[in-house]
Amino acid sequence: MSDIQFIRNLIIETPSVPGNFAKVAAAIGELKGDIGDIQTIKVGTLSTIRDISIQCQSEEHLHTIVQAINAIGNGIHVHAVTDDVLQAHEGGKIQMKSRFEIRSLGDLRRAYTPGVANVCKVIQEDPEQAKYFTGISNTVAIVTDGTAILGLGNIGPVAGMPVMEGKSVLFDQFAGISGIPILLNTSDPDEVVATVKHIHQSFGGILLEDIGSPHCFEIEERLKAELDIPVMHDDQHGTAVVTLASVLNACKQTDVELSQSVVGQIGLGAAGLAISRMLMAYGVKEMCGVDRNPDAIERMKKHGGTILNSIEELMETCDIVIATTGVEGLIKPEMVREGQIILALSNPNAEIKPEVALKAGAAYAADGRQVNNVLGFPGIFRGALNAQAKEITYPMLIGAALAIVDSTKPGDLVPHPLDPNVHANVAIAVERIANEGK
Ligand SMILES: NC(=O)c1ccc[n+]([C@@H]2O[C@H](COP(=O)([O-])OP(=O)(O)OC[C@H]3O[C@@H](n4cnc5c(N)ncnc54)[C@H](O)[C@@H]3O)[C@@H](O)[C@H]2O)c1
Ligand SMILES: O=C(O)C[C@H](O)C(=O)O
Ligand SMILES: [Mg+2]
Repeated sequence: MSDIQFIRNLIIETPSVPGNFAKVAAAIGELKGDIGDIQTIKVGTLSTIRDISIQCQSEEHLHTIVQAINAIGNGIHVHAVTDDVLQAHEGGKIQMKSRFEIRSLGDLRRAYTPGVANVCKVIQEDPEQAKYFTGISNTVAIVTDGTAILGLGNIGPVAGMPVMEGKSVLFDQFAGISGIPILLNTSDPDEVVATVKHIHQSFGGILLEDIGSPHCFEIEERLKAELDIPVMHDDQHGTAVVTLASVLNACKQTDVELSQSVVGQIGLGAAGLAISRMLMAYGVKEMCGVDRNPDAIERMKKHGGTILNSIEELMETCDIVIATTGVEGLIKPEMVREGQIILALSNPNAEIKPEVALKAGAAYAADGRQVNNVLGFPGIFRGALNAQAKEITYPMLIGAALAIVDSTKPGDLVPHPLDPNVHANVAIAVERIANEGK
């Protein structure tokens, strides 16, 4: 049995009589299958065929749902189970496309040789011109060594490629940036730094993604110091930005004063330490943490956080709890304190499901699907590239978080990632702060 929630599509035939689809939906709902998109493939005189996407918890769960639908009878029948997500990945999600169409010999001479030689000479004489006559300044490398792919762990860079392609899709659609995945078969900081330094001239910025701790800290620090283009480890700072925004919004809605609250962070790896640091920088006075790794604990202490003895103690002590351990179900419902704000951010499965946390008494609860760094990194890089910033600074990150807060509709915890305003607002804020800092 897989413990990862997964999506499957059911191709279902029902007699073309009103009410039959309702029976199918009820059967799925009773078994707690989560219906997504519904597409009608064929409406015939006798029968209708629909393609229904459902999210299930396991193979067994899916099998039970299929059996329940087939048991309705009356000609209702599941024809096939398909994996729409896998199909969507056939051939990969991204490709390099030309922005210039070659329709004539003249076009060929403009785009390529002999015309291109003059552009090369222009750049040779003044390297700054590369910003205008190449795509470099709009291209970001998405660099991973595959050691902390989502919460799946060290599955290697190639297995992590679907995530990197996903980040590239988001860069393109939310910020108009070309994101190029770079898969590294080394995690050694010296080798990673040297490799990225050798290739960095192809890019306007470097997004480090799903690089595990502790090596992610040294890699990011060194690259930031040695390169004069923006470098950001998404799992640290992208996550911290979105978490700060979510915490501010949750506090607003529950009348909790952040500066007076005790905040607890479970898991002090890449995401958890950066979240703790950002909340302390924002004014949280009591920032507590737990981790099973003694080195992670030392790092938290070094940055001014308080270490608690156990998850139980943290859950008892803290008004606001954030978790980034990668461990599904780590927070048990009985640990939840009445009125707590709980952000369990591990993907693909949270430390506690929001509905379980709410039922156990939490005032506010969300998971990593909602509170996700997709709300941050596209706009952060758009703003940094627009400003031709040489680095991404803390004030730029805090500005991004406040822009997310300002873009949130009343009653929501964070904006919807498909709301184009949020990415534009983050970009504007980051660009403005970058320009002010020059
Ligand atoms: N929602 C988002 O936008 C977002 C962004 C980044 C990371 N994440 C999620 O956060 C999780 C961690 O990512 P990361 O990059 O920080 O990984 P990481 O490996 O750097 O950090 C995980 C930390 O959790 C600790 N930990 C693991 N099990 C624990 C336990 N039982 N008790 C206490 N501590 C424990 C580890 O010792 C480690 O320090 C992943 O599941 C990832 O999907 C979510
Ligand atoms: O990729 C995501 O969905 C968020 C984040 O970067 C993660 O590693 O979980
Ligand atoms: Mg990540």
